[in-house]
Amino acid sequence: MFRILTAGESHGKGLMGIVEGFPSNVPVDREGINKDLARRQQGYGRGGRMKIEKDKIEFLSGVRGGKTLGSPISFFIENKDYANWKAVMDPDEAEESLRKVTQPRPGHGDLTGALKYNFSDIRNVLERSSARETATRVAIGSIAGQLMKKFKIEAWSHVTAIGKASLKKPVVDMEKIKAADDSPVRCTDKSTESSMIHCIDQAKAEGDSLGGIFEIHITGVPMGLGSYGQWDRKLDAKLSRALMGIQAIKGVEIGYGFDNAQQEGSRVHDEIFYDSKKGYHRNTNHAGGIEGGMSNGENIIIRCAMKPIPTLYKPLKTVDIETKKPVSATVERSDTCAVPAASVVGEMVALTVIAQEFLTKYPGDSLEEIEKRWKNFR
Ligand SMILES: Cc1cc2nc3c(=O)[nH]c(=O)nc-3n(C[C@H](O)[C@H](O)[C@H](O)COP(=O)(O)O)c2cc1C
Ligand SMILES: C=C(O[C@@H]1CC(C(=O)O)=C[C@@H](OP(=O)(O)O)[C@H]1O)C(=O)O
Repeated sequence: MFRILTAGESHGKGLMGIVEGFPSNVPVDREGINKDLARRQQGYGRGGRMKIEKDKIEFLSGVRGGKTLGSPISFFIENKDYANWKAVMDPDEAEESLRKVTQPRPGHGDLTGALKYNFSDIRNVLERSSARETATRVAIGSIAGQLMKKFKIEAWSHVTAIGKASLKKPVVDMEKIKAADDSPVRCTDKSTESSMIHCIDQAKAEGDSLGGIFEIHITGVPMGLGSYGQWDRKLDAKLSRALMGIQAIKGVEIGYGFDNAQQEGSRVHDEIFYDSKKGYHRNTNHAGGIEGGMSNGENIIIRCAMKPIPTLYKPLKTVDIETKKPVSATVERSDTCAVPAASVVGEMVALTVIAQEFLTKYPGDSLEEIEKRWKNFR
């Protein structure tokens, strides 16, 4: 099992991540990680910041000659925008009075964060509550994903709804889902894709913002990750906690969770079959690959709901924390919709949890030791 920590402010020098307890001798493909970082930066509806940043990972420790050492992996991702924010963000020299933020945005962490940590400048809150941090979690998930790929486990995602534009039918064809990378909104269906783009354009023109839903499919997960034995060892509980930890994610559904709740049991539960080639298997997957807090060998399917972006160019009413007078909320440069980006983050966060659980079931200090355990079990 490995632990992860992230650090960094949105307009500070950069972001950092630490992965502790990761096994040794795992080949690390730096360009593969950079590719995932670039995937997170794409998506129709993002604001100007993504034109400035070109996220790239720089390892500081724990990797040598392209392989992990088993020691803590630490890495840095530069914020190119720091060059424009140095006067405001320099750890030693920043002048707090410069561009002080006092008008909290409804929906962001601004007001509660400023009161909780006793700040007169909301910048001290928004810099860390910003989803810029998700770049580090993508890098970590990409490292975890490279290990999981050795055991044929992969995660893919696609966007099923943006605002009111949504797919009418569930998509289970993995080839279609994999191709979502080629869509500007990560949608598998061309007609829904154009409705989504239209909704984003409309919201942008009106100074408004949008949320939506994305779906993650994890393939190749062996039976038995997680446990029914204790509430906090359940795989669905661990996945939903981690996914809820992504900024603006307000709902996590395993399988067809909410839809299942409105059906009879006979239509919901996935019947069990056996044959010598496939072993135990199901012909349906309404449960989304998890029963009793354990992976059951089917694909894991998770859906996440993202709320609309809080920063609005047509700002909502708020109260200035200095004057206590009614004002319009601060408008920092902002995305109109970031559901496609969040869907890549979701993939990587889910892969991180799956890798942690995989290493709980097949532990080992080195890749070779894990492979031996895995083969013995098989
Ligand atoms: C990829 C991504 C990009 C985001 N971009 C913005 C943005 O440009 N402006 C904004 O106000 N919120 C943005 N958010 C959402 C805020 O970070 C989030 O709503 C805020 O931190 C409050 O936390 P909460 O929504 O989890 O309660 C983004 C979220 C994600 C996942
Ligand atoms: C920087 C990223 O997303 C940011 C997330 C974010 C927020 O409030 O969460 C606000 C915006 O920041 P800025 O005002 O600097 O443009 C987004 O661009 C990123 O995803 O890398």
